[in-house]
Amino acid sequence: MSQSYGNYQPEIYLNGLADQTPPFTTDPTRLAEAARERLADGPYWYVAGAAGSGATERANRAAFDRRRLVPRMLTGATERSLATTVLGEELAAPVLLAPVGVQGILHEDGELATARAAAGVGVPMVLSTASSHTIEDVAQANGAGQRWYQLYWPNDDDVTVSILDRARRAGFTTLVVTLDTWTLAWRPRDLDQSYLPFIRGVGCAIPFSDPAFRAGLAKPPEEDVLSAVLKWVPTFTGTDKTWDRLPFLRRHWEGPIVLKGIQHVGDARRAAAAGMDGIVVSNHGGRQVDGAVASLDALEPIAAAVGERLDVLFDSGVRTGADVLKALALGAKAVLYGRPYAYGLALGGEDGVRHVLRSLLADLDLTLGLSGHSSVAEVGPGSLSLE
Ligand SMILES: Cc1cc2nc3c(=O)[nH]c(=O)nc-3n(C[C@H](O)[C@H](O)[C@H](O)COP(=O)(O)O)c2cc1C
Ligand SMILES: O=C(O)C(=O)c1ccccc1
Repeated sequence: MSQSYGNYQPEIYLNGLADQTPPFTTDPTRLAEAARERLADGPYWYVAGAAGSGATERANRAAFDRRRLVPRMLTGATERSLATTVLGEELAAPVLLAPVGVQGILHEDGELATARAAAGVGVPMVLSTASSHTIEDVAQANGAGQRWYQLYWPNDDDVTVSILDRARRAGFTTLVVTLDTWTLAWRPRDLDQSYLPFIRGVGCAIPFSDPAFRAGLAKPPEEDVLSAVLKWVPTFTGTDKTWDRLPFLRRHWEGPIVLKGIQHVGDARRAAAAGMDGIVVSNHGGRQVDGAVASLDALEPIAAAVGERLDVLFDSGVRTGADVLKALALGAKAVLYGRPYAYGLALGGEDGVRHVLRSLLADLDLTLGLSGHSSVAEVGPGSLSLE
């Protein structure tokens, strides 16, 4: 699809988005502020918070700030395309919506709103296993849109197989297996408020609607939520997993498989050796290991080591079009967009997600062109070099 997202620009001026309710902003760095005014402390800090002191969350941003694009002139980049191919799938832009769990705490429509907005804009969504809505309902809301499924890999193989089968039947193409969150990290904001959304069953729609999971319960979740949650939560993130278990996923998933949460070159090589199709270089937005390397700093050596063998995706700290270009320049094929769209969801449901996503794509399109590039394929190490 060739579409100039920069065309959204006059619309932004004409509509005076600042006057609209809810209070949208086109400045991604101010979205958190706007959402802060809307949300109760629990949900707000669940999204905005990080692990420990927040050192890695800050490092993610600092790593973007240290790098600078070097624009080129008179290249004829007035006609542009953001289109790209990732894991054999055509994408309208090198952007996907990152898996974000428990969206029901941000807006009553939760993942359904996100699914509609993503399909409308033409960007794939990655649905979290910790969704507030079922796989089937999200697929329906997403319609003809592109959707990937993020697996928190349960300890129970029957449940895993059942969930994978549901995702396949519901039209999810790529499987994203998150490795960095086999338990939640030390997150002071949540701990201080005793805030853990799924403790009341929020974010458990997928297991609660799953026949294999329900078969193992003494009473259905509708009758005894707490027991169901206490059975699910300690095991759904895959506390029993090691590298030798990956062939199991290959046997039960026909499409591409991507490992999310890779930060070490050795692990990236291991993913390639295990026959994985892709990785997401990510530190989970600084929500897991406080003091972990900035995700953008990990990207360059990882992409250099394995970029020829598998598709390297990236997340953690992407906020602007320039950030997307920097990640592409350092070897990413596409990025996952996280917290900003969650704030958009909190501020305006489907409209909020659409606004945030279209703003990012418009910014990306304009910044790509003004940097002298007509397509994302042209973005590379040279985009950051003075010579
Ligand atoms: C509120 C919230 C919930 C998240 N839930 C999940 C999840 O269920 N599964 C997952 O793989 N990643 C999850 N993530 C991590 C994101 O997919 C992504 O790695 C991260 O948000 C990137 O950092 P950024 O938001 O600072 O750009 C979550 C992130 C946030 C902020
Ligand atoms: O909060 C998170 O970062 C996350 O990944 C998660 C984990 C379990 C349930 C919901 C979200």
